[in-house]
Order: sequence, then C-alpha cells, then structure tokens
Amino acid sequence: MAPIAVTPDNVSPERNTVSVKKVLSNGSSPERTPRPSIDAAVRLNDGNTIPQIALGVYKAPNGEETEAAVTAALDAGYRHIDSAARYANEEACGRAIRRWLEETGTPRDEVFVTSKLWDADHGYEPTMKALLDSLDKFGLDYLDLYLIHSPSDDDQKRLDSWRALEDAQKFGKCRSIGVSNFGTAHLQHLLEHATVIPAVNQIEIHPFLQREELVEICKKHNIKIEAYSPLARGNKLEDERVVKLAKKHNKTPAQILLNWSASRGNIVLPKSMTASRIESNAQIFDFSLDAEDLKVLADCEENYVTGSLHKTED
Ligand SMILES: NC(=O)C1=CN([C@@H]2O[C@H](COP(=O)(O)OP(=O)(O)OC[C@H]3O[C@@H](n4cnc5c(N)ncnc54)[C@H](OP(=O)(O)O)[C@@H]3O)[C@@H](O)[C@H]2O)C=CC1
Ligand SMILES: O=C1CO[C@H](CO)[C@@H](O)[C@@H]1O
Repeated sequence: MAPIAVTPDNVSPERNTVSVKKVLSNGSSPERTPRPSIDAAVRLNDGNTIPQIALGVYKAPNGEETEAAVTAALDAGYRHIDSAARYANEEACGRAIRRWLEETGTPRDEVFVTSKLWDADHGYEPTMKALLDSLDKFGLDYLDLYLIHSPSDDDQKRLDSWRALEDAQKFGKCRSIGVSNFGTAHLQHLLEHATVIPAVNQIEIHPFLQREELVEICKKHNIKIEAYSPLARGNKLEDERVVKLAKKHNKTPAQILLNWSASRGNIVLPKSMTASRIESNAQIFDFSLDAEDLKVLADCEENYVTGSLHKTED
C-alpha cells in the first residue's frame, strides 16, 4: 500500500535515527531497543518543524504510569509529547523525557515538547510566571511549543498573554508559540494585534467533527491544525463505517481516524496509556485512504464534540 500523500508542508527532517550507543551514567547499557523515529513532520510558519504525531497526556497521572507511557512512546518512535500545566503531569513527562534522552544519547532538540498556559494565568506577568513554572516542572531550558490553552474572554488579557508568548519566544524560552480552542472571532482579533502569527491552533477535530470553516481560516493564515481528541476519546472506534474501512486496509479503527487527520496535514495527538496502543497508533503513515474512503469519512460529520468547545468557538 502506498504511503499517505505528503503535502508540500510535510517534511522529513533528519531526525530518524536514534542513537543507543551511549551507556547510562551508571555504566549499564539500556536494555530496550528503541525504534527509529517516525519521520513525518510538518513545517510551521516560523520555519520550525513539528513531528506530526504526538503522545497526548490529558488525564495521565503525575507518576510512574505516565513516565512509562512517555518512555513507551519515545521507544516507539514518537518525538513529540503534548502536555499542559492543567494536566498536572509536567514533572512525570519531564522525568521520562530527560531520562530517555540520557539513556539513548539523543540530543534535546530531537524531542518536541509542548505545554499550555492555563486559563487562570492569563495576563502578561502571570503568563511569564506560568511558563517558567512549567519549564521548572519539566526540568527543561525551553519548550518547543507553548500554547494559550483557551482564549480568555477578556480581550486585553488575551492580547497581554499573547505578547508574553511573543517575548518568551524572543528570549528563547519556547521555540514556537500558538493557541488552542480559538474560534474564528478570537483568531481574527489576535491577528489584528499580534506581531507573531500563531504557529498552530490546537482544536478538537476528527471525522465526526470536521470544522471546515475554522480549518479554512487557519489554512489562509498558514496556522497549522493540531487535532486533539483525534480518536473522539475512543467513542467512535466501533462505528461500523470506520470498522469497515479498518478491515479494508487491514488497520485498526484508531489508525483510520488518525490517518484521516494526518493526511489532511494535521498534527495528531492521540492519547493512550497502553504501550501496545501507543505503538499501533503511530503506524499510520504506511497506507492511503482512497477517494471513496474519504467520502465515507466526510459523511461521518455530526458535530460530535467530546470536550467542551469554548463558548465563542464555532
Ligand atoms: N487543547 C485542549 O483543550 C485539549 C487537548 N487535548 C490533547 O489531545 C490529546 C488526545 O485527546 P484525548 O481527549 O485524550 O482523546 P483521544 O481521542 O486521544 O482518545 C483517548 C482515549 O482513547 C483510548 N485509546 C487510545 N488509543 C486507542 C486504540 N488504539 N484503541 C482503542 N482505544 C484507544 C484511550 O485509552 P487508553 O489510554 O486506555 O489506551 C483513551 O481513553 C490529549 O491527551 C491532550 O494532549 C485533548 C483535549 C483538549
Ligand atoms: O486540554 C483539555 C482536556 O480536555 C478538557 C475537556 O474535556 C479541556 O477542558 C482541556 O482543555
């Protein structure tokens, strides 16, 4: 089967070799044999590249279970972890990432780490403080991507938070900056006042919630879509149309949903705490959905929202 269509924005940076040469600081060799990295990546409007698949860690506890999931993801070839201050697991994610980098001798810049500013911390100073707090929890010097988790209802506060992100990027505390849960009105307002155009808008999107209008606006401004809840939280994996496509392609229903999103150029953030699912969720770049399959999935639209759309989102 041919691989999914590669869009002009898709790039394959030289990040596909994992060094396991280095031994641990205690002199022992790592027992695991990590897979090579998954090289599917997307170029952002700031010139940075972002791995197209991330492990999402919403609801993952701040302890060993999450460390194991993050390690399993990195071993499976993921190079992107999507956390948030709100998820309260930045410490566990940071521990696992730092340990994995050390064990495999991989440079920091080969793993892409995202966190998000929580709603209670909007405003210039609180945003700066929240970002430093997140860095402290991860034990990292910089984040690859820092997002406004949801738009504040207060126009000025929202712009102040964004100005803080712009400055943090200038100071090297985060390489890319973006937003999440921004609808058309919030995006347009931000674009009127911002110096830096957000690199991404992280929103819920899957075949059951396709959000074409918002996607078009993001495309127009070269803002990439990060698809959250790309598995519709597991609630649509038994949909008979998805199951039929899975059988046709000898794939899992989850892989069908993820391929649908990735083949549109989205960055996909499936969450799982199960090593076998973490691994299989990444095996989505070796097949293509044909026009007939895409029509079946287009017809799945039912405005199915699993999370909570912000009240001004469309
Ligand atoms: N910016 C925002 O406001 C939001 C961001 N997000 C981000 O997106 C990520 C993903 O979204 P999320 O809402 O967690 O939901 P997902 O759509 O990723 O679904 C996760 C659920 O699906 C299950 N699952 C995962 N893989 C499989 C599989 N192959 N087969 C069967 N079941 C599977 C998981 O269970 P199990 O763990 O047991 O495998 C879990 O219950 C979040 O973790 C977070 O990083 C999410 C919501 C909002
Ligand atoms: O990231 C998140 C996970 O999902 C939650 C809703 O179900 C959101 O509130 C939050 O923004």
